[in-house]
Amino acid sequence: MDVRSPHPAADNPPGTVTVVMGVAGSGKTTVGRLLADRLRVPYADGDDFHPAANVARMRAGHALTDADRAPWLAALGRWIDARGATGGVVSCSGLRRAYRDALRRDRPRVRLVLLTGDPDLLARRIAGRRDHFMAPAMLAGQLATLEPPEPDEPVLQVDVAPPPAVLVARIADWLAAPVSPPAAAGTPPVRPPAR
Ligand SMILES: Nc1ncnc2c1ncn2[C@@H]1O[C@H](COP(=O)(O)OP(=O)(O)OP(=O)(O)O)[C@@H](O)[C@H]1O
Ligand SMILES: O=C(O)[C@H](O)[C@@H](O)[C@H](O)[C@H](O)CO
Repeated sequence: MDVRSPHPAADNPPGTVTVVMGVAGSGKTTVGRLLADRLRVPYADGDDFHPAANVARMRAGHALTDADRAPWLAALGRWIDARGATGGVVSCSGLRRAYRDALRRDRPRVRLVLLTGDPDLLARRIAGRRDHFMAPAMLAGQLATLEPPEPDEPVLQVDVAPPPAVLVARIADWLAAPVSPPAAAGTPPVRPPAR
């Protein structure tokens, strides 16, 4: 049992919503649920926000287009906007920069985490899963669509090889640390001049 106390409110300001992103099988649902439990905030699964037509497309093995994803991202945004009092954790693949930008635009309390992993490991995890509409064959398309975060994007990237509890601890530590300005994210530290 995890007996650690929740993070102090000052470190995880009310209304903070963490978006757990990554391709199919990267562990968004698994990690997102555990993170929400640890932070004691509501969790929502991005899969549940798709219009029925999108689910039908994915079941049929077709990748979604930008147009397919637009209403889905809008619905996720509404969920985020309604979490002002409690904060929350939500999963969303967030494969392209434009989607990530749309999720955080005008939402300073949104924190983005991208789960990454070796494609063979992800394929094995998807193959081991039952009763999910994402067919294993769709992983290649998701990886092809994924635009890795650019240096100015404030995104924590986490390799998913370790067990979920380890990943959750890492993410919680990052959330508890002071937020650095987005422009500084990913840039190398400034070194003092050599004497
Ligand atoms: N860190 C981990 N270590 C071992 N197994 C994991 C880990 N994370 C997830 N899994 C397992 O991998 C499979 C895929 O995880 P999960 O369903 O959470 O991924 P997902 O990103 O939500 O997928 P999708 O986008 O297709 O819904 C599940 O069977 C889950 O139990
Ligand atoms: O194409 C996408 O953006 C993803 O497939 C998401 O739409 C899914 O909700 C999820 O990742 C499925 O497992």
